[in-house]
Amino acid sequence: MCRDMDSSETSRTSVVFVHRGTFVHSTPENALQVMEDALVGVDDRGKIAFIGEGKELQKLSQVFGFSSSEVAQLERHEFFMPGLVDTHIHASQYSYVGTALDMPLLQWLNTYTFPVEACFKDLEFAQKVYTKVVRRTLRNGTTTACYFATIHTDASLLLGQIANDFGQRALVGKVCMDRNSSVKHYKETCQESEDEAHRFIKELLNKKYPLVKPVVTPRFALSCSEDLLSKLGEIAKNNNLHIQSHISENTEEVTLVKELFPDSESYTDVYHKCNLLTGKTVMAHGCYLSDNELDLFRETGASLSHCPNSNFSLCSGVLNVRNVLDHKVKCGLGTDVAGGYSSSVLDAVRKTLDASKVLTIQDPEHNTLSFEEVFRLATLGGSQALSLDDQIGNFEVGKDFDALRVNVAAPGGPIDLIQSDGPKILLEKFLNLGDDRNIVEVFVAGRKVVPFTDGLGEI
Ligand SMILES: O=c1[nH]c(=O)c2nc[nH]c2[nH]1
Ligand SMILES: [Zn+2]
Repeated sequence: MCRDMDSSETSRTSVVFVHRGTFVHSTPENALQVMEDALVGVDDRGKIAFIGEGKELQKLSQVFGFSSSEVAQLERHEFFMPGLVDTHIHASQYSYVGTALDMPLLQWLNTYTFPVEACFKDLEFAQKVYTKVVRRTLRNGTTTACYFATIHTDASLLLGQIANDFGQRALVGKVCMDRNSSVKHYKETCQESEDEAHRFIKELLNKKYPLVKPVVTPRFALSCSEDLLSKLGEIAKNNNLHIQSHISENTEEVTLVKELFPDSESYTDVYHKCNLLTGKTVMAHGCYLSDNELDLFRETGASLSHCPNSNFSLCSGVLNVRNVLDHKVKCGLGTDVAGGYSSSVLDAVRKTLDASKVLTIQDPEHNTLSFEEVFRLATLGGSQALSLDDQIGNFEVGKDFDALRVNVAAPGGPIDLIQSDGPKILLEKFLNLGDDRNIVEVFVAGRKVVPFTDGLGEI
């Protein structure tokens, strides 16, 4: 069952490496597909050139022009899986990750977040924090990250440069906000925000980074005037850009949005009226969205980023992901650093399963998510949420090779294997127990980005 490119494609590209062993991934139809003794070839553009079976080695080596001695064989407890997609992470908040989780959202923003984000005017500080967050997330297996930066254009551009330098696929957002009554110096006027959003987009696109794109980023409805929201909707539309923001995270926020936008039917309608809900929109949280609002998400093609660590840590709420999926709304996972205290998507996988089980405890009729379904959310689901599923998310011929080489039995790692387990059990163990010690190599668009080669050493 060899799948490969048609002959016109193959004549233009050459295969630069081939891996043989177990590959696991998701498809829209199958939450978990295991391919044992698979052969996967990657071409010089970093794209998957073919996927075949070990027994097809001879034929594939002739068609694609490689010798069998060039095939890298995975070890017994190793497998390849698609790279993890973090659909919502605040790069700037990495400076205080793991702390300051003792208040609800709005107080948390005023007390901790805004004062820290204001420091990113200082490019040296920005360089330090952004280098650490890109390295750490790559080390954790995040091949694609959708970042919030801060309101500072130059520091946000620096984040784009750092992601490019380390080879991470990234959507980078310069935060836009013209309302902030608590930390008065951490906001822009509507005009400044619009002008700087334009400058950010233009300068980032001019860099022509192959894997880094700008994302239009109104912080959330409470931080933006209607005027600014509309301007940002227009900018996104005119430039066909991604959009990210927050929605319906906490009850106090939802009440205030109702008061501030009395002419809107719902929180979702606030964004919809300003053309901010499109097929390239990802909204974080959505814990309190009504079924009608979820319908509007589906109709517009907008997606949700589920951030369970943050939802638990700030006592915000519990998103019913099953209901989101039943409404056919695209959904991925987000760490939401630093409302979430972990920068690892593996943690988001575990907290997603916990959140689903909490809902089952409350209502035994609730259809609990399986680990296979959550694996799909962390990979293919994330790529769909970011509208990148034509390029990444699973192992399909023609997609970029974004992948993790996982060794479940890595020496010094956190997993003890007692009996000989099949690939499905190995994946389950990795998702529940594994960490970066099990992630032996990370590839983005065919380039090996972990282990690092920047001379700064491992982390
Ligand atoms: O979890 C969150 N983190 C933030 O920084 C933020 N801003 C608005 N709403 C938010 N929610
Ligand atoms: Zn957030």
